[in-house]
Amino acid sequence: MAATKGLEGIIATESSISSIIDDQLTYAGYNIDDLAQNSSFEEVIYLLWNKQLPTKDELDQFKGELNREMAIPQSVIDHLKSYDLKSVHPMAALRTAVSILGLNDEESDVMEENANKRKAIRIQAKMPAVVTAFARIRRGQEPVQPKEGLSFAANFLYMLNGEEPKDLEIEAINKALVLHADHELNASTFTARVCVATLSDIYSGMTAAIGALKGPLHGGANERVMKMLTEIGDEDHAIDAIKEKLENKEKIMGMGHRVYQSGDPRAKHLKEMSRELTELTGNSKWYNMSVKIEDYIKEHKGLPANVDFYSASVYHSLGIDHDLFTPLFAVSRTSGWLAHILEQYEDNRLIRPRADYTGPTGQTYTAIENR
Ligand SMILES: CC(=O)SCCNC(=O)CCNC(=O)[C@H](O)C(C)(C)COP(=O)(O)OP(=O)(O)OC[C@H]1O[C@@H](n2cnc3c(N)ncnc32)[C@H](O)[C@@H]1OP(=O)(O)O
Ligand SMILES: O=C([O-])CC(=O)C(=O)O
Repeated sequence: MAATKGLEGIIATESSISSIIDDQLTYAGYNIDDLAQNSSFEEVIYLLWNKQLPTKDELDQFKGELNREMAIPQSVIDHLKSYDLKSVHPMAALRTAVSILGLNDEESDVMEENANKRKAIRIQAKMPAVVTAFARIRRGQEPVQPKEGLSFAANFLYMLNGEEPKDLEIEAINKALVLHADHELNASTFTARVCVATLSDIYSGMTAAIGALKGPLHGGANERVMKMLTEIGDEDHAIDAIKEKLENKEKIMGMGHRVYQSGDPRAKHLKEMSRELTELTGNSKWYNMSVKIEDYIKEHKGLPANVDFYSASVYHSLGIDHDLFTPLFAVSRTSGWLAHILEQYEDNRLIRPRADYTGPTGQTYTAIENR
């Protein structure tokens, strides 16, 4: 049997969480454009986990449940303080911290459906506190406790900066969280499903997914986009720098996608946000440079910008450290990972494909002293 490299085009599961059809992304049937325009991230988490939008009462109750579970145990904070965070990537710290959360959860290995739903709320709620605790400890500051009454997006910024964010900042983070929440069978989600399909626990699925998202061909691309923009430095050098990269067969981060042909429907929202925020901070050059690169790659390589491309200048404009871009992606994508993990448990079968063996055959064993 012939292998399909990278499993391109292979249908590996059924799912009713999100779909990409004709370059349109929907969460449980709702178009991403409507959700980005109108919904809170909490509403989207509820949608992904329940396949229906909440009523006002259901949403209030759900927000309350998330709010109550946001603080992280002291053991995670002590752990983060115990090593030199300057030399640690926050995605590596997040991967380990989520594993420690599992050690603190007495239901960690309880595989019953309601226990799994309770763990999903605990994990989702605690992700911002882990990422922001890391960021603050690295800056020599104490972690800030979540504030009751603030939205998920506002709490992320509040715990990061220690002060209540402005409405525009909350709006931007909320929209980014909505846009990154789920994306069918992307690499990290598939990783999570493969892991829990062995009937391993949710925390194992989460740490596996975080590891997959960290890579530069996936979620790690957003940090690399900003690195590229910073290295290029100004608009006038953008095209020459991109030409040189292409000549050297380097990939342009934030460009291209396995599934989308005409374009990633999330990118236009982030592009508009990038335009607004860079203008507001007096640093339009990041937006202008990004547009030049996008246009050039589209014209010369036929590749569209993906979700990671404009999120870079959005997060930069919000003052977020560049290596926190992917952890912020993980905070959002946790909602999708958990939805897929719960869906996998509902109708599980071990995921075990085959490999097309290309190595030698019929070898004769030689004793070690004769080799
Ligand atoms: C949230 C997300 O995960 S979105 C994706 C984030 N990742 C990135 O932005 C990294 C840059 N992009 C890429 O590496 C790719 O486009 C991927 C990984 C997203 C998709 O990859 P695949 O579908 O496997 O395409 P593949 O890597 O095989 O590329 C196909 C061709 O397009 C080229 N290509 C694809 N993306 C790029 C790019 N960003 N820059 C330059 N060339 C590219 C490849 O070099 C290859 O050319 P070739 O056939 O001449 O060798
Ligand atoms: O679907 C993919 O391959 C990658 C992606 O855009 C995402 O995970 O959001």
